[in-house]
Amino acid sequence: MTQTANVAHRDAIPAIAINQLSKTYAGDKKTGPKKALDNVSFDVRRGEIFGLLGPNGAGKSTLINILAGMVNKSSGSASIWGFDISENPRNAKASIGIVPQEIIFDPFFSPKEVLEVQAGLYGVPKAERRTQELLRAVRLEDKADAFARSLSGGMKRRLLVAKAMVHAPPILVLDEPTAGVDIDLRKQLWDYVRSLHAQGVTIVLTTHYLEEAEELCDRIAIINHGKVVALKDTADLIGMAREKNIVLSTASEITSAPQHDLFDRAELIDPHTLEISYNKDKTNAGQVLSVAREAGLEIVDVTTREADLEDVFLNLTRSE
Ligand SMILES: Nc1ncnc2c1ncn2[C@@H]1O[C@H](COP(=O)(O)OP(=O)(O)OP(=O)(O)O)[C@@H](O)[C@H]1O
Repeated sequence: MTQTANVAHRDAIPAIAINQLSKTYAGDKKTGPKKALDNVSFDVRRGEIFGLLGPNGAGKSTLINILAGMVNKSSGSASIWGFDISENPRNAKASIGIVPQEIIFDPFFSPKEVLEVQAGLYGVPKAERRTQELLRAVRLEDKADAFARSLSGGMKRRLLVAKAMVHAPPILVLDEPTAGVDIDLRKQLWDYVRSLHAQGVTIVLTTHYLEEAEELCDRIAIINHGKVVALKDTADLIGMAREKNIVLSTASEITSAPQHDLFDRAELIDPHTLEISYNKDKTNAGQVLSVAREAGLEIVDVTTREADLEDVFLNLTRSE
């Protein structure tokens, strides 16, 4: 086989392949068993930024902890960079870096020591360690020798990202990395994640910041009650929001909001401004405007609001 064919073959293998994965926690006498993942299947492609979204308790952490080798699956399979997590756990683990939700450091270790110890755990030879480079990348160079307990919350988060990258894995998973991180630090963190992505690292992130997922991710899976309820390109997923809104400005005062079967809702924002919500599967903006004109409104301006991920998310998870 030629080298090119080899590369093509390797590229065809997804970064992460999850196949009919289920997890039931035994629970205790009071709560009984809890099904946290129910037959979940999807692939994460190499080189993409993949978002995993879901409400609290949906099963996101369970999924990540199974990939990290910290929770045992009940059934199904998963492979990381082509390595099955059960059959080849060492290689699977070496292919992934996980930034956990919880910040736990030995308070008396310095950032430099944290990275050196982690590199040791992963068997990275001294000559290949990138401690200084990683500290620079997460802007902790000047804190290299400080006690970890003296770092701010944002600095600790960045140190966690550096720690996940000591063995230079091709996949980085971030479990709600920006919870409690202020806007500036969040931006710095994402800049670093973007630069890793530009270097070819596959990124998986879970987040509650929907607009962040919308901005960063190529594809998004929505998980609810242990099931994947949607998996689409970000733009397509946003298109799934059924509800659309039109805001009309009128020349004369509106006394009451007109009602019509085609409208989900019509509300007066002020005497000259009316907001109409409609289901885009049922009607379109043109029809809505015609109905408004027939009701006697003298429309002088129209604005529409594109659905954001929050709308999609609410629509998909509300009824469950
Ligand atoms: N060790 C455990 N024993 C019993 N039930 C558990 C255990 N860990 C998680 N669960 C339950 O499994 C379900 C999924 O939890 P999980 O932490 O995976 O959700 P999540 O989507 O990550 O939520 P969050 O956003 O709050 O982290 C929840 O109902 C949770 O209570």
